[in-house]
Amino acid sequence: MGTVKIKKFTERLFENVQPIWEKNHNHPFVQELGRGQLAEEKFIHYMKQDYVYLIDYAKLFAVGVLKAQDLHTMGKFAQILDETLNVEMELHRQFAAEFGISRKQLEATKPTPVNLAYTRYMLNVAQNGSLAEVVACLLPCAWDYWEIGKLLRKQYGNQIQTNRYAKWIETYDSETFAQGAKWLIQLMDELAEGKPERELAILEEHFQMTSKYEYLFWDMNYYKQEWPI
Ligand SMILES: Cc1ncc(CN)c(N)n1
Repeated sequence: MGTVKIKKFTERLFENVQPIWEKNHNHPFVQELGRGQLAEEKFIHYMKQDYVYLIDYAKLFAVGVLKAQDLHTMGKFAQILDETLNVEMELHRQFAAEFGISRKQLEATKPTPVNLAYTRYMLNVAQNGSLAEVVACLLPCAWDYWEIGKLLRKQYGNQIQTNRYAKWIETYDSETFAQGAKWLIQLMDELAEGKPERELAILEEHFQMTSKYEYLFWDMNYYKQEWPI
């Protein structure tokens, strides 16, 4: 008798989210960044918006520490929180310095409507939802950036030496970033185990929603959207 392989919850999430992630991967912001051809002012817009995005995103890992049920999970959330503040945001600080933008200016960036809607969505779930819901919300941010890092290295790795955004690709294709994403994927599966379909559907809704916000975030930066009034 053959054995039946039970699909992991994250395999289902990955399969169903492909139409959205493909749009993210093919977005002109991502593709032009990969080729090193993205206009400087678009990248600066992104870097400033992303910096304040990450300040709020990092707080989700603090909520993870709060809602975790064991010391190992608490420690891993604390580690990813530290990496976000001191590795990922350091990338932004280094790029900002190259473009003559101070740390203070970065921090003072006012979030656009899309940025605010994305972070408020996640912070609302962090306040009112379970740990599984928090992980479902924050996972596309970690996982799809890792996918994009790998993809851009594969597509444009042969011209990375001359790409002014090479450090961006190297950060999201790095072992540190991969380890964080892999741990969150594994945690998502552990937290989803044994849950009824009704609850899994809510988790998937969060995952799809924040994946769509990822698309809006690329688009918002490509077109340098701000508040219209
Ligand atoms: C909007 C967004 N999404 C994801 C990541 C990767 N942490 C990011 N820096 N910014």
